[in-house]
Amino acid sequence: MIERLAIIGVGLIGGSLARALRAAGAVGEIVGCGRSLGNLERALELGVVDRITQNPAEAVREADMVFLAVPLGAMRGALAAMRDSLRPEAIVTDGGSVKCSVVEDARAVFGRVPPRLVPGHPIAGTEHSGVEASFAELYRDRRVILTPLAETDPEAVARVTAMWQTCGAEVTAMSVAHHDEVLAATSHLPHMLAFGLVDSLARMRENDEIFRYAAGGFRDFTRIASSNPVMWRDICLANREALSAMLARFGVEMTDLAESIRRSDGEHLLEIFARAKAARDRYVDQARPVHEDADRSSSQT
Ligand SMILES: NC(=O)c1ccc[n+]([C@@H]2O[C@H](COP(=O)([O-])OP(=O)(O)OC[C@H]3O[C@@H](n4cnc5c(N)ncnc54)[C@H](O)[C@@H]3O)[C@@H](O)[C@H]2O)c1
Ligand SMILES: O=C(O)C(=O)C[C@]1(C(=O)O)C=C[C@@H](O)C=C1
Repeated sequence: MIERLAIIGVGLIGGSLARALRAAGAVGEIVGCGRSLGNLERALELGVVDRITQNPAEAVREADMVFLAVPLGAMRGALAAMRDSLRPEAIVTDGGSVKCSVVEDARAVFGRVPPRLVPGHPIAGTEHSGVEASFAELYRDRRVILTPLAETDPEAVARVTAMWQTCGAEVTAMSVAHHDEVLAATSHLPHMLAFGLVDSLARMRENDEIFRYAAGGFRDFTRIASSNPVMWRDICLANREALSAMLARFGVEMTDLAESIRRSDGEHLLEIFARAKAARDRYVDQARPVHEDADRSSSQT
């Protein structure tokens, strides 16, 4: 049970955590904090939070759990603003999509990574932002990755694990570097492909009308290009090294594909497509039903 939860950034991720914990009866008071007063007022109206403030220091003053869910570029400022108001026993955790930058931010602000700071990342989301987009089921049957350091207090890790399990998530742990490499491949690269594809097609003047003829394939592939540009700029900057390596590797694969098409190498194309289909079919088979439901509903919005 969390007595007082402070959520810094009451958007999709912060708002969904608040809703899920509330639905489970696992939290007392929830204090919402953020930059946009309009969004905070909406969070209050929706009953997602009990109290609002735009001042992180005030938000965390009495909190036993603090959840940071602002874009990665705002993490350091938020940590600095709350530093001197945190109760010694308060646990701080976050939902940022890249972990090395959050750890660096904590070191810069506190001089070390505080033992009661547990870096985390729910592998769940949608292309929508703001508290209006949040929902209590977002984390159900999804994974949450925690990336504790050697100095992280195991009791704090256990409490953050229990918090996410209460929301229906499966919690796993891995190193910061491994997390950032894996997510560069499975989340950040696909977003780059979707943003890059939509932008380049939109800028081809001769193709002005092509979106009119785009159907299911285009829609499925590009849903995530509707995601928040600020959040994705920050993810790219925070995971610059791992994502650059992944993009370079993918560029080689694309060149190979383009070359096979140019030289009419049907055999090689078939080999690539069959391998990809088998891998994707395996992935879909392993995905849980709730995962598929969430994909279906967000692709219909
Ligand atoms: N959207 C996803 O699919 C997803 C999934 C997992 C993790 N994340 C991570 O979670 C975090 C939040 O993402 P989101 O999708 O909830 O974004 P969001 O835009 O829905 O919410 C972010 C909130 O932070 C507030 N904010 C922005 N800058 C701020 C600042 N300087 N100080 C205080 N508040 C500020 C905004 O007003 C907004 O309410 C990001 O770090 C993101 O990388 C996102
Ligand atoms: O489903 C989506 O819309 C998402 O983009 C969610 C998604 C992803 O799967 O890549 C995006 C960023 C995260 O940090 C975690 C999850």
